[in-house]
Amino acid sequence: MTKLKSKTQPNPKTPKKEPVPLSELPKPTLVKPDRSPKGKARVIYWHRTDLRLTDSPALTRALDIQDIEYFWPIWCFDPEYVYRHRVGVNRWNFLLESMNNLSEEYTKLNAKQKLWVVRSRPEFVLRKLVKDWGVTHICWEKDSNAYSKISNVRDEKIFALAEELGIQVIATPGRHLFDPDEVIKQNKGKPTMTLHQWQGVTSKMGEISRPSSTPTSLPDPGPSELQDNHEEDWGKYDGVDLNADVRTGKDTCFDSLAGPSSSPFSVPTMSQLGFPPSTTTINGGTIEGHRRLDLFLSDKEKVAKFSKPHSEPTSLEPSTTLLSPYIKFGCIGIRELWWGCKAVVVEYRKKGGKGETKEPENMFGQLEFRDMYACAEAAVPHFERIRGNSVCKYVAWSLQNQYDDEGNEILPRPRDKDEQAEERFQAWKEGRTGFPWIDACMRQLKHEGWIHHLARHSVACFLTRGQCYISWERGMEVFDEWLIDWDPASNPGNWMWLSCSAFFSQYFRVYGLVSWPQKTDKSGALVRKYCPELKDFPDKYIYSPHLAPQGIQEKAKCIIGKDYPFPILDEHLEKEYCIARLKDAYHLNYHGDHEDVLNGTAEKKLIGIHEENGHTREKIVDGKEDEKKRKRVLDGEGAMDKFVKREKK
Ligand SMILES: Cc1cc2nc3c(=O)[nH]c(=O)nc-3n(C[C@H](O)[C@H](O)[C@H](O)COP(=O)(O)OP(=O)(O)OC[C@H]3O[C@@H](n4cnc5c(N)ncnc54)[C@H](O)[C@@H]3O)c2cc1C
Repeated sequence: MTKLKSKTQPNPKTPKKEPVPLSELPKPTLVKPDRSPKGKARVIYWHRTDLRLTDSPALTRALDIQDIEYFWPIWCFDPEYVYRHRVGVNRWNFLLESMNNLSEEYTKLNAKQKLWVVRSRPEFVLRKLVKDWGVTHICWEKDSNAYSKISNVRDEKIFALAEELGIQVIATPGRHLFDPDEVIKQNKGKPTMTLHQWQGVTSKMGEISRPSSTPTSLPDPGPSELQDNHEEDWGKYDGVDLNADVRTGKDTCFDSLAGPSSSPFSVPTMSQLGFPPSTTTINGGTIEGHRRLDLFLSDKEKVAKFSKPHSEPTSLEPSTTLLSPYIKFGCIGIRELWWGCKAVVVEYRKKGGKGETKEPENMFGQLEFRDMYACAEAAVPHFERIRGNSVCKYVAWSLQNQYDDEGNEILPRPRDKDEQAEERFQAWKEGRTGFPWIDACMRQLKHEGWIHHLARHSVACFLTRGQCYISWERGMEVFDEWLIDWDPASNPGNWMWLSCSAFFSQYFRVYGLVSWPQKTDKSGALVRKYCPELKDFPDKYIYSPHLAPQGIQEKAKCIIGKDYPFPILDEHLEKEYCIARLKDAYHLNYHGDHEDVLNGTAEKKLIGIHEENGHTREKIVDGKEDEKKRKRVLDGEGAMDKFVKREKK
């Protein structure tokens, strides 16, 4: 079984069939752009992370090309993405549903149209389509950083190939409020590390564009035959399969370039990809995305008074918009949401509405945060890891990525020598930490592919600086696999925020594992849903069942330590220990690009400082009076089954 790997670093130890360098590919018979008998344009529009027709500046621009003879909206089902990016079933399902929905939307505009799915790498597909269909133009929504991270295909590669093939490329930004490349340029090449900074730079860049118009008609597609449809090299992939343990069936998706002859160019199914059905209740698609958007915008007061910190992570129905999966896959346009909210707020004000919220907690602030992370990610090499990352503070976390002498990440990741940390990490991932709030959030995440922002805060804080002191790289990878809305900038960015590695530095502020969820729900509805073994506990113990007297456990038919785990650690003691070490790390103030981090000596140095300052587990526990507790923590047993406070019956 293959374990989780870095997305950007190929596994140096695993032989992998590298894509053939462009220079070594057989030269196709070049087709001149004016191959069309009438000198007209034959355009392919390459959908990637923009599965919509609305508010798409890139699609609008593509359709504005003069004298279009044929137009094919295409999707390259890229085996690099299917095999070399770790993705759970819920995200696969959402993607396929969104592709099917987009295809239907195209057919509504022109009965001959659909989303033409070609099952191969973009480089191969482009060559093939130029040769067989006489394509003269390729257009797409520009998002080079994010896209290259998920597929390993860099936009520059396609630009170079297009030049070689003599066709025209039109890449148009549209995924963010402002083009991250432009923002970085205005910010003198630097990343935006605070919202204030992002706002300062973009305030000089004019107004956010209005949503572009939705096409009302579409040119016909041209001929769609592909020669050598079964040519072996087109789609096959024989490297490591990072989704091996998600895939339960045989993958037949890449048997041919255009898919099964019964439904050529169709969207693959979950079973064609060898995946089992999804578990989520969140459905993909631009129609569903717009339904949710309209629903949100129809509640004027909710829009005007939206306040992220006051939303409820504990509620069974999402208390925020749940638009993130639709934004991630581009099922709705970001300007539709922005300007939709603006219009609502203006109307609310006009009608004398009160209590309007301000940035950053209102909806505009949320969308600006997303752009801020995108503008940081695009400017910072190795944003998704610690080593080499210039904005990430160095902390001697457990379970950090490991690198060989040449600086390549060692994959598959060897089991860490720190057994306790490994066990804590597995317990966190599997939702069996013995802290019901954390376990419910992690189980919801795996089942639904989405959890509330503040639930993400809770589990990320617990795993990293709050209690476990495990590298944010590990947590980020789990989110990467399970989140439907996974985003290559927002995910690492928020993990750095929560672990106080970048963007946020108040490491002494830690979420309580019992007190925090109690603020918004004393009855523990989310725990009762996702940890059903605890459902009959009284409210008083729902977030701390290990404190319940034996009689109550028996009545709830759940004996702690047998039917549900004891807490894996002492919340307050570990918090103290974490804060002490973070203080040292902040004092040392190394970042991921410091030479000691690069040459591997930083960890030893920082651990030496912890020892000098008495910031070791032994010393922290020494200060505690409870001898029994002291012994158990030092023995590294973690679980608090023997020393937890037990109330009398
Ligand atoms: C550890 C961690 C990892 C995260 N990983 C991701 C990720 O991979 N992809 C992702 O889209 N969001 C991520 N977030 C941010 C945030 O939790 C989600 O965007 C939000 O919960 C999505 O739910 P919503 O659509 O109901 O949000 P709403 O509150 O309704 O906000 C609307 C939109 O604003 C954007 N947004 C809001 N907050 C943030 C934020 N902090 N950072 C970036 N964008 C934001 C999202 O696009 C969101 O859909 C992460 C947060 C944490 C703490």
